[in-house]
Amino acid sequence: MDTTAEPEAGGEPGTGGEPGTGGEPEAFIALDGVEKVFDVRRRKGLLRRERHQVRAVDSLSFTVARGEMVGYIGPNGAGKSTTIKMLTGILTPSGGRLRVAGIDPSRERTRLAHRIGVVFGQRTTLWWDLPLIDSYKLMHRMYRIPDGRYRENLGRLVELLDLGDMLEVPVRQLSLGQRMRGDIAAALLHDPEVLYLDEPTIGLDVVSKTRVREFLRQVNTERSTTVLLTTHDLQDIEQVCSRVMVIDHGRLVYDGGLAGLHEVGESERTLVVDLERECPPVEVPAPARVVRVDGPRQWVAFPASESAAGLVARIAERYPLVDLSVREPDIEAVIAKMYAERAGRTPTQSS
Ligand SMILES: Nc1ncnc2c1ncn2[C@@H]1O[C@H](COP(=O)(O)OP(=O)(O)OP(=O)(O)O)[C@@H](O)[C@H]1O
Repeated sequence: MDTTAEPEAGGEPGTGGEPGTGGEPEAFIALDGVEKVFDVRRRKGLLRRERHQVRAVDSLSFTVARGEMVGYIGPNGAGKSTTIKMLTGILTPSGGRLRVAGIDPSRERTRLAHRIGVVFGQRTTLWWDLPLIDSYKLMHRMYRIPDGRYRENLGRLVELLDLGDMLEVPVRQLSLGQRMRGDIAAALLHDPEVLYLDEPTIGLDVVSKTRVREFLRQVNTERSTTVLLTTHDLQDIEQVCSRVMVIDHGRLVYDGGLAGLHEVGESERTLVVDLERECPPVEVPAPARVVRVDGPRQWVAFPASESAAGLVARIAERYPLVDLSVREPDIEAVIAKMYAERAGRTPTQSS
């Protein structure tokens, strides 16, 4: 796979943002040639161990303006978590320059902690055996949130995330969706300026996913919170982010709008139609086409950058339509097509 490719010129990368006080840079998050190399020891035979290096992040440069909502996606092992860990100060870059709100995260991790919120979908930051409210009380003290602000923020988050009935329940008894809402509230109690979310909708049902996405949009509108969202669910990006960055093998390979990503990857969505009875393949205008027929159900692939509305109207007009749904492409498929497309355009380029 070609890892030497430059980022696609998609939408405008975030370079603006309001200059803050105290000499803050214009870009709220700024990475310049950031690298992270891990030294790994591998067992070779019974006694011998071999050292080798894993370049998890490689010459990564981007900026995010205050108030932007950016999707950060890529295949497994691409370097997303490593980037987030460097942005929070958990990991120190091996090279390059990284700043969040003008702060070097690994040098001033505690100072930065007051300005950022982090949600890991697969792990909780809440105290497992304590009622939810006790975790919030502990965070109130840990972050030294002024009493008035704590009460105001807690009241607002309880209302917006509908946490009222859960506050006295031990965290281990909460459902995944409830726990996730509890975690998101915990990350926002201290009014962070930036929120890092790592797979915040993983394992949630459709209703809970919608609720989380709506909430994120609302927080961004009300507080201009900058959001960096890592996910494998393209709908998270579609419904929350105006910009998406794709990372692969530690390098930025795309930075722009989601529609542009679909165009670059030539990805397709699938319209699944249920007809009243078995019919011959429905006639649809190219490039849409029927890719599968199973009794009265048919699958119609169409470019992800186009709306399904015209296609639906056409099928409904001519066929006995009973039900329909639209399936999104997954991120791995979009990225795989993006590479295939890139390889096709530049056949002489080698990695
Ligand atoms: N502590 C570590 N020591 C050694 N190698 C590591 C370490 N952390 C990550 N890596 C390696 O760095 C690369 C990037 O990992 P990272 O977890 O950042 O990927 P990711 O994009 O978050 O993947 P996923 O979607 O699977 O979570 C992988 O090859 C991984 O094995």
